[in-house]
Amino acid sequence: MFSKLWVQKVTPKQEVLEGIQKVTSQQKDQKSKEQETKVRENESLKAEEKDTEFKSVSTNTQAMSQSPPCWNRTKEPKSQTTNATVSKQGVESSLHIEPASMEEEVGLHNTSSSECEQEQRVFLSDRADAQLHSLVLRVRERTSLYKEKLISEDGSSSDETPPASPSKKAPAPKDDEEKQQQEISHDETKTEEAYYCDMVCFEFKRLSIKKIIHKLRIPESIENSDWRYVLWLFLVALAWNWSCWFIPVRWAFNFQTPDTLPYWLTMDYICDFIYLLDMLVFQTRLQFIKQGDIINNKEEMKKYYMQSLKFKLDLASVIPFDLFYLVFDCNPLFRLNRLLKYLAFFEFNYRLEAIMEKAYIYRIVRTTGYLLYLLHINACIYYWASVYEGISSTKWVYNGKGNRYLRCYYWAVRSLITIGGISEPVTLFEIIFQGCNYFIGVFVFSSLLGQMRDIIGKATTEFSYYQSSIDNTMNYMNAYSVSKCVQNRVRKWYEYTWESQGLLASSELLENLPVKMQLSIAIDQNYAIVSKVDLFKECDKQMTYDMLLKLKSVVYLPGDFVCKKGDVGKEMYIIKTGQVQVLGGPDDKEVLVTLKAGSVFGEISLLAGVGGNRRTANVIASGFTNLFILDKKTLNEILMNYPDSQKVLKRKARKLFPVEKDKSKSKCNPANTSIFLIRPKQDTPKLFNILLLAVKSKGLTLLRRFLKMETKVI
Ligand SMILES: Nc1nc2c(ncn2[C@@H]2O[C@@H]3COP(=O)(O)O[C@H]3[C@H]2O)c(=O)[nH]1
Repeated sequence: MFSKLWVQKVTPKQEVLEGIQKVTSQQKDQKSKEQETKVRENESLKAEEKDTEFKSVSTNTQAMSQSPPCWNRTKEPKSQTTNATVSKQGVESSLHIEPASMEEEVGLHNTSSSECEQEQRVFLSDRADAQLHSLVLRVRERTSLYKEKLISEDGSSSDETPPASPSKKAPAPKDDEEKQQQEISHDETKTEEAYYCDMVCFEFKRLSIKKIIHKLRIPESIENSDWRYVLWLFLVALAWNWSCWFIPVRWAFNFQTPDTLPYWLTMDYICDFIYLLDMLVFQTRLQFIKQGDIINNKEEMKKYYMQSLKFKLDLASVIPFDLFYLVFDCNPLFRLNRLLKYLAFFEFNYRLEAIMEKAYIYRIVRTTGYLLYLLHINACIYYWASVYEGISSTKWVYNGKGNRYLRCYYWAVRSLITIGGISEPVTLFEIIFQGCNYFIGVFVFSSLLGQMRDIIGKATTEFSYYQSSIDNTMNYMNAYSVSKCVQNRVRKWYEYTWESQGLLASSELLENLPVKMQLSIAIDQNYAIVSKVDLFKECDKQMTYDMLLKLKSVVYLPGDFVCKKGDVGKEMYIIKTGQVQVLGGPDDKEVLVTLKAGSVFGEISLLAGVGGNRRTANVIASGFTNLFILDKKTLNEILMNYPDSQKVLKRKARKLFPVEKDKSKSKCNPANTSIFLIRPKQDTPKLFNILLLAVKSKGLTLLRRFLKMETKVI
């Protein structure tokens, strides 16, 4: 819109400028125009009239103000044609007629007496100047007025250069998105060109479908699990449910009266519109998987949908059989084909449950919905049967009292759930009807109820497992008379683990997953903690990933010993939550350091080889502490594949070990202390040396004989 108006803005400016130059030259040449004063006045008046038709003039005011005032009779060049034809005509006419009259004035000049001539010349020149000035002022006023209007309409205005057409200006698109945007902007221009109104500064915009889609930010290809798609499916499912619930009720109870028909039809056609949108916009953009690849190509997605059963059902569901309303009665059953879009409803359920945290709640709601719907349909059929037999004709049929729908629904509840208390069927029709009802009640209804029980049962499986685990453990401890103190600790462990994790054996659940998936989960859950550990910072990233897969999560209670000084180190630990205290000093009770989440400990006995793989300090959990455990065997297996990382870890473990701190204090037996990085080599026992010599000289036979002798002695 703006670009178009801008072109208009330029056109009159150029014309006026050209005109100004030409008329200026004419003014210089004028010698005998004094007699035309009256004619000029008349023409000026005409010009003013024409000027009122001057609708979309926008001009460069600066240029105008700098140019000498003059008239223009130059015709507008064809190349400057714009869409605003009428406004341009206005410009042309105003600019043509006035100069034409001017020329007439000039051309009809006759000589007279020199004095009179000079006076008239001066007079004419002044008058022409005054008129030109007034015209320039008016044009300037209008320009500023239109500028303001443009700014208020578009929110922005450019006074610099008129924008080129988007197709020329825009660079070649690099990807689909750019291409789409370019197409849309091109379409916008086209649309705006088409609907540009003759009235200056007024424009009727009609949004194209592409523009609407662009504004709604519907992507070119939609992922099935995208929440926006699930939201859309919700709308489609609502539309489907509308047909599901209301077609039978409108048909059986004849709720669709001429008075209410417009409301029913409005809702019906809103639902139809949703169906159509789903087919045209959403389903054709749905990604799919072909030979393991996710296909998001526009054409292929469309083709895939068109070839699917879904498309055929969707197409059948939108056939407008309700056009028969025009021929027959307004029977809602003509819209029964709308139910063929049932796949959308089931897809919605599936997608929603996939993204819901507590899907079982929705499952219960859905199953309850099925039960209610079954009752609803039964109520409708019962009413229809009653009308068929004649209301109140027998004891079994509806007696016509109270609210029709509610009474029939209540009857359906009693009949299907086999509560009993309903009148016995009399006629054959009634017996068949009631027989079917019992059958449905027993099989369908009871299976739905069973399904509900399963859903609730599954939802509480973990809690049941937790409860049975704790009960069994307590029973065991009671049976073996485990002390109350220990029992309490065990119970506390169960409770804390359940509260903090909501699961007892989370690692077991993941075992069935492929390694890749396990790794993804492990990275997501634990990489943030492990990556912060200084010890692993220079290590191979792949090694860290391997390690993540092998970590086991264990909960320690307050005061629990995680490591005991002198024990053989079999595991190293990373603190996930909580904190531990490293104890040392003469009586091993002094807190050397408190380690918090993200710290690692227990690595010295594993990596530095200090103290014969023995723990160099006591470590206790100072509160409830969740630790990742990595055992020595697994660590060695991992490190075998990463020799560089192994060197790094060993170097770091030695550095971390506080050699200096303890060195001064103890100069005793290296096995009992924690100060030596590399344990001093002990002398080979004498007996062993003799044996070795014997083996070397006489071979294995001698050794065997010696061993036999030893055994006999023993
Ligand atoms: N000996 C000692 N161990 C410490 C200290 N700070 C943290 N620790 C950790 O405590 C752990 C005890 O078991 P390890 O010897 O295997 O590894 C030890 C270290 O990881 C300290 O100051 N002295």
